[in-house]
Amino acid sequence: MVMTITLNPSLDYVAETVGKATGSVIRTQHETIYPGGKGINVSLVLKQFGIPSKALGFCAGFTGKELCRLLSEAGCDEDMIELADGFTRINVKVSGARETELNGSGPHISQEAFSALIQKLSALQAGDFVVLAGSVPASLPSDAYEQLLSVAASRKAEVIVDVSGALLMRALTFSPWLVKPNHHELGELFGVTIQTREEAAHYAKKLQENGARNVLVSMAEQGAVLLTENGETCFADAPQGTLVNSVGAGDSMVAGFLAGWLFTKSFADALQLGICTGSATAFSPWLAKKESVLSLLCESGKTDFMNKF
Ligand SMILES: Nc1ncnc2c1ncn2[C@@H]1O[C@H](COP(=O)(O)OP(=O)(O)OP(=O)(O)O)[C@@H](O)[C@H]1O
Ligand SMILES: O=P(O)(O)OC[C@@]1(O)O[C@H](CO)[C@@H](O)[C@@H]1O
Repeated sequence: MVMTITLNPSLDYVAETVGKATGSVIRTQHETIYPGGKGINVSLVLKQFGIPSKALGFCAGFTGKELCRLLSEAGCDEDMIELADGFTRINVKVSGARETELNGSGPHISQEAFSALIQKLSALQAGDFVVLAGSVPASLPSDAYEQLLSVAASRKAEVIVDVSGALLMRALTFSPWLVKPNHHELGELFGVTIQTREEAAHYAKKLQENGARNVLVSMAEQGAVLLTENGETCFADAPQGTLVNSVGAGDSMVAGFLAGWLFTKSFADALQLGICTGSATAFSPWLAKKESVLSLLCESGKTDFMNKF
């Protein structure tokens, strides 16, 4: 089983604009509402590969109802805890000359609701995968991720953590199966600016020394670096294309990496599928569709495992 946990899901209101406008009315050319939140995005992309997952988290109000409706429409299994008050946040993404994001703070989550989420993790079994991704709402205890990680570890589940800063460093003590910082986040952890893949590999090694089993550093159009628990360091180029939307590229990469691993049990294949899935999202209006990932895989020439999915 794959479980994804999104503590602060969203409806993503994505609007296309032209030009840059500050301090004035911005008129949009087009707008769409998508189910959002990092763990949810991972579930949606896994679904593209035919991999079922259960999306856990919290929802509230009319926006929460719409979120669950959209997930169900996408064929995505969810088990959201419905909160009595507030509403699921609406995150505004404005594309145009430059992407701008306005992420809401989200509803208040009570201790009771958080305990109910922890309770749901008891369904995990050894070898299951849990993806923990996205920000922690202010109403939750600061060690919320650690509490979830501790339950996942006690169930012997494999954990993927996609968070940044102190949350990431603290998560390392639970020996997560995979962490996926981007190179900016990795650099910030060590007070440096990372520009090359070699520098990324150097600092990724430090995350391994602190407990991470596998470290995937995404570097946008520069590709990615993977350090595996087998001691390998792999570099992968990103496919070339026109950037349309970078929101969710990292989540898509996580989903593609996990899908590749589940299909082949090969880190090299997982990396290749992860890269192509991240880039397919970057080149699409929103999250990648399977067909666009396959077409990038074909272009990369590394198609030997394509018949496995
Ligand atoms: N401009 C781009 N061209 C090609 N591929 C890209 C581009 N931007 C992102 N990607 C793909 O997506 C992957 C993840 O991108 P990135 O490093 O920006 O992750 P991220 O910062 O976690 O993303 P985000 O937070 O925007 O979802 C990259 O490794 C690459 O495969
Ligand atoms: O506010 P957070 O939890 O850090 O990020 C939330 C979010 O920006 O992440 C996803 C893209 O990665 C979007 O679907 C969503 O709106």
